[in-house]
Amino acid sequence: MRIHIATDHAGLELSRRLQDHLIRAGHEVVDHGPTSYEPLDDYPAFCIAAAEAVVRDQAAGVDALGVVFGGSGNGEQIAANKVDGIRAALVWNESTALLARQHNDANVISIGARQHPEDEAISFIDAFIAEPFSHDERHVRRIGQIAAYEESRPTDA
Ligand SMILES: O=C(CO)[C@H](O)[C@H](O)COP(=O)(O)O
Repeated sequence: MRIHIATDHAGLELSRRLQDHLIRAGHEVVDHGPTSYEPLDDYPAFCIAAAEAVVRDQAAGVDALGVVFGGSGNGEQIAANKVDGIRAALVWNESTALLARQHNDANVISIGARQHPEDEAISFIDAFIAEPFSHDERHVRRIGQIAAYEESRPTDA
């Protein structure tokens, strides 16, 4: 699978370790930054770039997911969810990782890198990537309602 990754200074160490881990597991990793440690860098542009790439890939039929993380994962989730077509879930244990895929068909996982030991954060990401969407009718219906809202919004002219 192709995995788009983005973080900020708070997640850079985890990002490096995660990228090695995912590549060793056979995934194709696309790093949307940052590439070096800058304590005053800002997560939105990195996370939005990753989220846009996930939408682009999925629209083209490419098997792709996104992983964004920072200190808490909150802002990274918010930024990713501004991109139409993104369903980014803030994950904080194995259950929320699995439910994000089973119930929400989340295409981006957000994690607080300062909230978990690295091994734990990586285990949540592994669980998220491996878990399929259930395709249960009620979940399809609810996701469809979110998409319908997105599509009903007036576009900026
Ligand atoms: O998690 C984040 C946003 O939700 C950021 O990583 C966090 O706010 C960065 O904090 P600081 O600039 O104090 O290192």
